[in-house]
Amino acid sequence: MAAETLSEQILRENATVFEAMVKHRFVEDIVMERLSPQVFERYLVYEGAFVETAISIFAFAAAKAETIEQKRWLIAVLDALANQQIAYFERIFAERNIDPGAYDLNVAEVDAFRTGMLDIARNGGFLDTVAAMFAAEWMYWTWSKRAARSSFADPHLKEWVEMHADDEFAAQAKWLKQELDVAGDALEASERKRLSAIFGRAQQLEIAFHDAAYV
Ligand SMILES: Cc1ncc(C[n+]2csc(CCO)c2C)c(N)n1
Repeated sequence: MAAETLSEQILRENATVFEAMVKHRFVEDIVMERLSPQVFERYLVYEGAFVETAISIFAFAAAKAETIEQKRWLIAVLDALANQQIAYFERIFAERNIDPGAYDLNVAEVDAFRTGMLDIARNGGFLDTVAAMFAAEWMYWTWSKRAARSSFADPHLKEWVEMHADDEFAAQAKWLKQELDVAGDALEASERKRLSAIFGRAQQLEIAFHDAAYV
């Protein structure tokens, strides 16, 4: 039995890159109430496209999951992505008069994030996807809890931050953490290191993705 859970090991080994992401300029601009609407809107378009990719990522995870409990959980995640998250983007784009088609999605960092995360899900095992999405979700929950204490002039930004500080989103991030910890106890040190490196790579891709909204 490992003295340290797998998620503890992952968060320890990747503390520097995790801190860099939760203190990214995009996050600090939200906390300091100075995120420009242009940056937020460009981010929303990139982000809306990523949520569609997330459906494919979690669909790979649902296919590769071994137990019916895991499959049931992931089907609920897929339902929330398709019917709540996508609906958020449709409504926000309409209310802000954003035409996502007018934006160039062919941005190197946005494409690297999409293909990098999708390749992990397509080519890797179930736990590879869990490690990558743990990186994405634990990070969002962490900074959103802090940012939710700020005040917001923009109701759509407030709603976006509150969605990721919410108990329902926290439960999703904690589920990924728990899956890593339960499976991690039986894994070789080399396999734990490999999963930790996937977390680190996902965090690097996230940093570049959030940089891209500033061009
Ligand atoms: C760039 C980016 N990274 C992470 C998240 C966090 N997140 C919120 S919902 C979801 C998919 C399934 O739950 C993920 C990963 C995000 N929104 N955008």
